[in-house]
Amino acid sequence: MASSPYREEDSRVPPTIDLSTPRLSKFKIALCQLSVTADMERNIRNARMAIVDAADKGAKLVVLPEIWNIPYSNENFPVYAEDIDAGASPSVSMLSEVACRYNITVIGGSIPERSDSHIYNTCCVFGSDGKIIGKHRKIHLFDIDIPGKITFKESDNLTAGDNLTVVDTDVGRIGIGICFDINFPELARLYAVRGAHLLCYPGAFEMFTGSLYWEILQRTRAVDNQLFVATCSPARDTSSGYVAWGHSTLVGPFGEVLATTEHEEKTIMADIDYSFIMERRANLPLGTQRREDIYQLVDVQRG
Ligand SMILES: NC(=O)CCC(=O)C(=O)O
Repeated sequence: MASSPYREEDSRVPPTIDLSTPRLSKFKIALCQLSVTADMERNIRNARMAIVDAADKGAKLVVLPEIWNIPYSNENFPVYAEDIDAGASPSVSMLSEVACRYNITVIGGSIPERSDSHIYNTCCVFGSDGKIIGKHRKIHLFDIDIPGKITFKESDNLTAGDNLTVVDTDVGRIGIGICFDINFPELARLYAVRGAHLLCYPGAFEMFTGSLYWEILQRTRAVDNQLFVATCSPARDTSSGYVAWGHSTLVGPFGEVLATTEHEEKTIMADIDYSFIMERRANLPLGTQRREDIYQLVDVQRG
């Protein structure tokens, strides 16, 4: 009989998920694919209306896009960056108020954040009491140069964050990435190992890479880690300097697209049931089949 490649002392437990901790393990999610204009106050009002509408329709988790309060551009980041820690952000105040009033969890997309002499691309997570319970500064800045297609360098104006962000909310343990962060499977894997049920990526993928692999990346992150993945993009504005692909999507733990849309402004509502994670991991136990005797991923910040 061939000997098993697994040794008793190996600790290749699957990334465990705990269905008893979240207040809700079955709930409605809303992905608000918003139009973004040059008028920041209008964008804040519009986002609030979309969130209220989603909450009225039963959403317990609402996700906004990357850079939803101003058009995404290197010129705009320093002009409109808000100091979140000083409590001087109208965008954050609105999100906090609406999360509390409607008793919902909000993944607040991202906004340019000023902190000391730095500007970050930052996503705040709001608990149902309106408090900020997580803050993710985009870890991987989007620097791309495909001549004739797209050239963009976030690092001209933005500073990269240094921390992984996994947040325990009423609607589960959620790992946060922002757009380009989705290109890095290691980040998603570490979130899964830390017990995330859902990965949320506010994103504004551009047209060329968006058409090629925005959906592939979402489905791959979900399949690799056997969990839910949600993305939320701004609506497409072809008159803007940076044109977003759109196609906000919810993917299930077998890589199945559960809900998606095209590129217009729209809120996608869908159901999440975390028991599917357990079912899929029982069907196909990638966790115990993993060969950590020949490869391993190190969570540097945890040791
Ligand atoms: N805003 C972004 O990070 C865009 C990422 C993107 O388009 C990609 O190809 O990656």
